Amino acid sequence: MGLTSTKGAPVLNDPAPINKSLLVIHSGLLSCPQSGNTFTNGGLTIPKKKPGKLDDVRSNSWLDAMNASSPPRKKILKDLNGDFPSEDDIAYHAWMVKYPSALSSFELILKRVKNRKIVMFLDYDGTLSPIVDDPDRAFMSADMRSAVKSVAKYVPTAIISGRSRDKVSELVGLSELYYAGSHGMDIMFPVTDDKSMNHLNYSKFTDKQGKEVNLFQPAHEFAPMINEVYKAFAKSTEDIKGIKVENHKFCASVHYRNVDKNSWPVIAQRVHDILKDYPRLRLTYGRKVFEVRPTIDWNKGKAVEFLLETLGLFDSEDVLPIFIGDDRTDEDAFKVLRNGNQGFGILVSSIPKESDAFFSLRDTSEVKKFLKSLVRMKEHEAL
Ligand SMILES: O=P(O)(O)OC[C@H]1O[C@H](O[C@H]2O[C@H](CO)[C@@H](O)[C@H](O)[C@H]2O)[C@H](O)[C@@H](O)[C@@H]1O
Repeated sequence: MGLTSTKGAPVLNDPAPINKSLLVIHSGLLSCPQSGNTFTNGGLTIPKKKPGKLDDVRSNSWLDAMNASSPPRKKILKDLNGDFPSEDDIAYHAWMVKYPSALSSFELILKRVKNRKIVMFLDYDGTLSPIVDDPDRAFMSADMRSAVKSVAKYVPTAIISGRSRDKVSELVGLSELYYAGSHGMDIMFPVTDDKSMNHLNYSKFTDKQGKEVNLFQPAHEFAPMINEVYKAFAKSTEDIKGIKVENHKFCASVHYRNVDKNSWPVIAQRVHDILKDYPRLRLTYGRKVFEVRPTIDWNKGKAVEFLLETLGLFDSEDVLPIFIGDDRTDEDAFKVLRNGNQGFGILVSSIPKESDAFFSLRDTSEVKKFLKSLVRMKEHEAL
């Protein structure tokens, strides 16, 4: 794949040679159908007006999206005397008819598993660790770590996160898992003999345990651009109290969770003004965070397909992939599983929301219970 430069910004100018076995995955790398709310190339479009006016972001619903970008972290409330369910509770239970609890549907899930090989895909923030104010302090509990470790003893297990691969593998701290960072744009997987992996998007790497692994980085050309835009965000928002900007190597995040709401329009405007010079980057929303990434057709769903393919488990009736996640970016993975009719997604949410997942879990503690139930089932099978 060639790289040319326009005003210092790398631009992809021809497609990657296609690895036939991964055709499904690679063929669309240069176009970009989007999921979620997007500000470039579809969905919400960044206005072509001159920057600098708050009207830009207001007229474009940026602020509405910022307000709606994370469910409240409150528990569902019971009526004051505890006897009657609240309206929220009633709405949640009605929603669960469409997205049944993966815990109470465990017997049904077991029936679908039968003799099939489960492959477990897990998101990190909001799934393995609760959402907290400081992204640097989003730790998973020792008990959750031990549940994930036990699952990985029985079934191939991968973490697919929006964070950088290094950061999420450090937070999880289990060497027996597969890791994909930057929303699936940085995938570590076992070394194979496949010669078609001799391409710029692939590289070999020796991990901390001295084991040789492969990396697949479909957006590798974008790393300098992401670094540049990360620095621009950090500089332009340094006067805003509570802001946090992260560089995940192939994507960058601007967190406004801890910023006074009165400053949100300013953040939106500054992010908007910087991004107008980067037409090859797009913006999506996470939970109280703007996420900026390359306009390549790659997401968590593609990462799921890629990992299944490289593990030799793609498109097989004997395989049952399960993806557990809580955020908009996880919907790409839910969709892949739903459309491929191969496995299913489990949405972690304490409030009703539309999803391509099949089942639901209320919070991280229910995720842990579900993982433990799977382990018990596997232990039982092993007897
Ligand atoms: O794909 P994920 O593993 O779910 O990562 C998505 C983003 O997660 C982190 O931000 C979110 O969690 C933080 C810690 O709980 C919270 O403070 C923040 O408001 C959330 O947006 C991470 O910091 C982001 O970079 C990830 O993109």
